[in-house]
Amino acid sequence: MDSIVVRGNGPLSGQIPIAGAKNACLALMPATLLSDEPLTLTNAPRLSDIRTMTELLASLGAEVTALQDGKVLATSCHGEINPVADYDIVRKMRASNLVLGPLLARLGHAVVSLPGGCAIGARPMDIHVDALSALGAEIELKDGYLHAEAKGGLKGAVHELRFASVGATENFLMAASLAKGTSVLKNAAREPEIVDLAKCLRAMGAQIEGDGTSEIVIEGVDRLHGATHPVVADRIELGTYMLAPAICGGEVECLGGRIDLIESFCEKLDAAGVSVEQTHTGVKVSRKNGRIRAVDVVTEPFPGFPTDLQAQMMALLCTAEGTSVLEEKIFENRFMHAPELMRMGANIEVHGGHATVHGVEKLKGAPVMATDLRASVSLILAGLAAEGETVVSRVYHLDRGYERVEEKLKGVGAHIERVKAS
Ligand SMILES: CC(=O)N[C@H]1[C@@H](OP(=O)(O)OP(=O)(O)OC[C@H]2O[C@@H](n3ccc(=O)[nH]c3=O)[C@H](O)[C@@H]2O)O[C@H](CO)[C@@H](O)[C@@H]1O
Ligand SMILES: C=C(OP(=O)(O)O)C(=O)O
Repeated sequence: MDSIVVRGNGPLSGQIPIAGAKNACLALMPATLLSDEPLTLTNAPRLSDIRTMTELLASLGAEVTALQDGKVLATSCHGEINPVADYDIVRKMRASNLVLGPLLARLGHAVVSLPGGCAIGARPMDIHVDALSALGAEIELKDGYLHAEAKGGLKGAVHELRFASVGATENFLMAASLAKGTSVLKNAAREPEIVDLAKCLRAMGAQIEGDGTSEIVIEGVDRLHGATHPVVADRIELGTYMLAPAICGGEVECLGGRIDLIESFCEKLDAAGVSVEQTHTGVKVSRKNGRIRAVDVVTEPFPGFPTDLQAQMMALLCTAEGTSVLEEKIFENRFMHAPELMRMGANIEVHGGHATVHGVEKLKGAPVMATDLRASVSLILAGLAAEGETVVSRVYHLDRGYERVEEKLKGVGAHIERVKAS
């Protein structure tokens, strides 16, 4: 397994290009199952999760061809469709569950393996099941698989999610786009990735209004056609790289970044003593004079502070002046980076869903282990702030969500190398 070696850094300077959003692209790719015409996605990120979704869609009978070095995905699904999403692929990635809604809508039935729990929490599927059942599907769990059937096709319905789940909103949107009649989804998730999916579905001929708000109205249509859609910028990759100059000092511009995608995060950076500016080409970040100040953070659904930036924010706050409290409200087990950061000299106490971070003057490099995607990158950021060398092992998690991380950070002057497994 590869590892990443980081050495404590001085100020950074330069530009980092921000890729298309992993979490948008993983929802857009299954939309190809909704039409027999080609769907082309531009600005796609080059990540192992995208390759896993490609593998899953191929197993269902769709074709996904990576063009222009993987930045463009030409997808199509005009032949016979296999309704079974097998455990061997689904278990690799939670987002595999996003084929359930499209398969049901196109075929009227689907058999999709449960993704299983993952390191950050149990992540059940009950909200997805309730949402698709509201559209008339009968769904039963047998031998670890969800067996779903909509006799006579899906029918539009009014449904309220018990929690604004991102994935359940995406499955409902795709399924309701081909259902008969009107659907209204209340307490819908409002994340930018939902808005991006709705934009793409509209380009394919779907009738959707209200995406980006808590109530989405979908008028079902008989068929969807092909389209070309650019994947929205990755707000989590953006936030991650914005933290690099916040930690090391200097000034970095994240090209293609949009502040409006992460306003709550930018407010916390401002309070911590980091300047953030939207430019014509991206987002410019520099550290104001003096030490980073402690801030409290609560993770919440959009537009709140994103859970996917909590670990990286903790890395910044480890060396802040004062005590910060981070409350994780989305996933029950998302502080696994804390003990690893403590190996580097951080002073953190975790009690249930709260982590109290007492800022220390300096972190010290150490061997640490990546436990999940965002935890991995938080250890790299902490390594940039530490004295000496940090070796982050198990970085395959990182490759799920960050393309060319070493190259991008090296480009602004960071001391970082990948050591390939022999
Ligand atoms: C591929 C993708 O887009 N992943 C993102 C998506 O995950 P994902 O779509 O899985 O996240 P959800 O919004 O569904 O999950 C939020 C919370 O709801 C719970 N839940 C969810 C569904 C369900 O049926 N039952 C249930 O209890 C989950 O366990 C979790 O505690 O949104 C999360 C929250 O912003 C992000 O952290 C993930 O990076
Ligand atoms: C939790 C994440 O992804 P996934 O939902 O694919 O596990 C993430 O992107 O931080």
